[in-house]
Amino acid sequence: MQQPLTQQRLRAGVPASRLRQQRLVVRATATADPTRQDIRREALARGPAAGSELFNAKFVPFKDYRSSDGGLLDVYHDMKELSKFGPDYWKSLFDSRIGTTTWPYGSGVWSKKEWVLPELGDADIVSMFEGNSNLFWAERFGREALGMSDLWVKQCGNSHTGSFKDLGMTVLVSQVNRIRKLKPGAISAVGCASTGDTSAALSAYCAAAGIPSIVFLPADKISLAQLVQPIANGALVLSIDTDFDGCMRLIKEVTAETPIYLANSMNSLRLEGQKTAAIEILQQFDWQVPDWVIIPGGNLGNIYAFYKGFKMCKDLGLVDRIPRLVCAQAANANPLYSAFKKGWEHYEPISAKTTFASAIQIGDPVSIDRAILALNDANGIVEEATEEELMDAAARADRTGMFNCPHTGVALAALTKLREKGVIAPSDRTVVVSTAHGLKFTQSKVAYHSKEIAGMACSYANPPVAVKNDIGSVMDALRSKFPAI
Ligand SMILES: Cc1ncc(COP(=O)(O)O)c(C=O)c1O
Ligand SMILES: N[C@@H](CCOP(=O)(O)O)C(=O)O
Repeated sequence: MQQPLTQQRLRAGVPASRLRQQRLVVRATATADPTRQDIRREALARGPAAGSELFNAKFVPFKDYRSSDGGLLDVYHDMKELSKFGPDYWKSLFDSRIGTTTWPYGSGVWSKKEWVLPELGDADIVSMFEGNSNLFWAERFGREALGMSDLWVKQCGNSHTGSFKDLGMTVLVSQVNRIRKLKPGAISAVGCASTGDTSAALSAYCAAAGIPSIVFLPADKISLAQLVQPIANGALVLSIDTDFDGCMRLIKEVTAETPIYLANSMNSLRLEGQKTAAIEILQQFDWQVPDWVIIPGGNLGNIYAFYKGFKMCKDLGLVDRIPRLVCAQAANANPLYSAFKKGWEHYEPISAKTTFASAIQIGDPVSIDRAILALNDANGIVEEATEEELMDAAARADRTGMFNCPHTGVALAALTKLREKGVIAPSDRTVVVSTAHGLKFTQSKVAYHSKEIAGMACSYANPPVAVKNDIGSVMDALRSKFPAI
């Protein structure tokens, strides 16, 4: 059914009872003295929860979307308190924590603790020192494939469970850890619906903290590497005969009725962690703002998280603008792209078709409203990629040393199209967000390089050459590739 955006049904959020559990409010008990400009000394003098009393964060209804049974929520930070410390203070504080092993600041997420979940005690944090992922200059791919001089890839998949989900899960599971200590019995387990990466992150962080986890997976729609992750980490794995959107509907129902806590990104705690990747990009560029950031989108929490991170840096004066955002969708799962093409006049959930970018095979994204807000405010655009475009883009970039997952392929294909259309200029500083490690998606790479995909030319396939066990055959094979040998 088509729904005008303005009259859109408010999406069911976390139930009111759960909201009370989640309430994060810690009132500022003292006013920081901005002249001292030393939050660490002040925090230390106040006790073990470093910095916690100085700042606070709380859940608020997401923008104007309210409903009596709880619409999407957002975490609101007390920007007035945070702004008492100037931009230089925050930059040097964050910079000083890079590479440390001091708990919990060795984490790229918790190195920004004051902007994430300030009042959480350090002892409650469940962290694998996630984040601080490499941002590398894709010099050869940019130059040869796109005629670009300033192309970068943020490797969010170089992480504990192989995707950016770790950034959000450390925050959510830490908060659950805290609630379970404060109110034993309030949360008996943590659950999610997943296309593979959220479930891997949830099960790992829960296992680290000794918290039971439950994952709802669409049967036969995730990669083997992803499936084995929650199994290995001891989660209760339900392989359900539906798609991701079906799993999402079921987990929402279950978590509304039971003391099982919802870990999907409609829970804003996740986005507080994920937004640190945006702050990290600015930090890695020495607080210079890139022109474009391209992010593959599925359930659409991450595009909003990036926007939030950039916006917070701008609002607190660390940078003077935010980059233009591109959300890249698979053409087989493109509800946001369709709404964008209609000038945001209508949004219609779809039944997503099978895509190699299986982690974004989502037809009814829970954060659709958040994504639209982010894109509007960031002068953003949405682009889509066909199966052939995304697989070719991933494979072509792999030829320059990367090892991309298909979702990163979607972002690279979107970039290619935007370059061809002249939207992104050759010298624009552009960051492609790589969301998962390619090693989680080897099945699709094997199919591509074996040229086994019906209707796809697999133009960059590089199949292995079978050679007999004799030197003549070996030399023939070498010379057919390198005639000069
Ligand atoms: C590898 C990968 N890339 C991109 C996404 C899209 O992120 P989001 O759902 O926040 O839009 C997901 C999950 O949905 C994912 O697992
Ligand atoms: N790709 C995701 C889909 C669920 O997204 P979430 O961010 O809302 O948890 C996954 O890996 O499960």
